[in-house]
Amino acid sequence: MSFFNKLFSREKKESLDQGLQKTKESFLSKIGRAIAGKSTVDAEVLDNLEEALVSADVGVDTTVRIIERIEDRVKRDKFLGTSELNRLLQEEIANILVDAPQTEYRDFEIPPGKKPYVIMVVGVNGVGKTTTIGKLAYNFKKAGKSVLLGAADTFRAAAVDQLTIWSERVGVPIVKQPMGSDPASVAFDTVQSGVAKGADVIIIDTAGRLHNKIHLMDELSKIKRVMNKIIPDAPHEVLLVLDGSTGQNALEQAKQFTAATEVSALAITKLDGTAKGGVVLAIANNFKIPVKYIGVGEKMEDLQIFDKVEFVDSLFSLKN
Ligand SMILES: Nc1nc2c(ncn2[C@@H]2O[C@H](COP(=O)(O)OP(=O)(O)OP(=O)(O)O)[C@@H](O)[C@H]2O)c(=O)[nH]1
Repeated sequence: MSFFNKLFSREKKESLDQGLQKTKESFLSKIGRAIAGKSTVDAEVLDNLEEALVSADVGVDTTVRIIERIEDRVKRDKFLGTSELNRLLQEEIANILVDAPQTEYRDFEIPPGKKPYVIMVVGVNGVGKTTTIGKLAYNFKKAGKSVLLGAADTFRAAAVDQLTIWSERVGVPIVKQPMGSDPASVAFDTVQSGVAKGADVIIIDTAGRLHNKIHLMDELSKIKRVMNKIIPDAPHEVLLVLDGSTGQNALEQAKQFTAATEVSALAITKLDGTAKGGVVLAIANNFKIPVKYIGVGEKMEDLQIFDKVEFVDSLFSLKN
């Protein structure tokens, strides 16, 4: 590993550790309370642990799977001290995440033969969609890629304005039309311009909201249809942005969106401001769609490619 790669991965770890601080403190203290005053893992400890995991937003399904695995270990090993429980829990969380899908393309690379790589971004109001697009643009640019943004969320003037601010902040061009224009027309213009410019990555903001399932499906399929006139397999990625600080609501939103439209990757934002980061485990464990990015702050540097091993490690490493 080169010096710069090492430096980068240390920075990434620090930022993840810091971003997950609230979740970690709450998660580990709940586990601590679950085993307080006990020397062995008995049925009561398991009950308390189950409660602790559910209340840390790990989700019922995921919690049940974790507890079952710990129960098996307790049966197998006969005696298990509570001091081993943290390590055991970390192992079992990591084990159930082994099957969770993970993206193939790491570190803001684009798959070969997919230039321009078209990302369509969907999500309800306020989840951090625009911020995530800005952060993505920053990271792709930093990785040496040329980026073009498309402001196809034309329903609110503020959405276009905010994306314009991000395009200026990051220093990447943007394609936009007046508010109320046809989103599909903006998407078409953006893809056309991206191809003409030889852009590596095109990121399209959509008003892909969930107020009306039919409307959402129609709008997104229209955008897709017009893009396909220029690039037959675009969009290469449909990224659903979820607000991690809403805990189980984020899980619910992911269920609804994935039922309504074809989503290929997930971004979970605002993990820094919340103790509900356990929801990442529930989402990673519940969907066939990979969690690709996590947001751990408001700045453009605060987006990370999700790595399940690093995430679980960080969750159990509390800073003094
Ligand atoms: N702390 C923190 N704040 C975030 C993160 N991502 C986004 N935000 C904040 O969340 C708020 C909403 O973000 P936007 O990007 O405007 O959300 P949006 O989904 O585009 O919302 P609309 O523009 O209303 O559609 C802003 O104040 C962002 O700074 C994150 O990872 N951490």
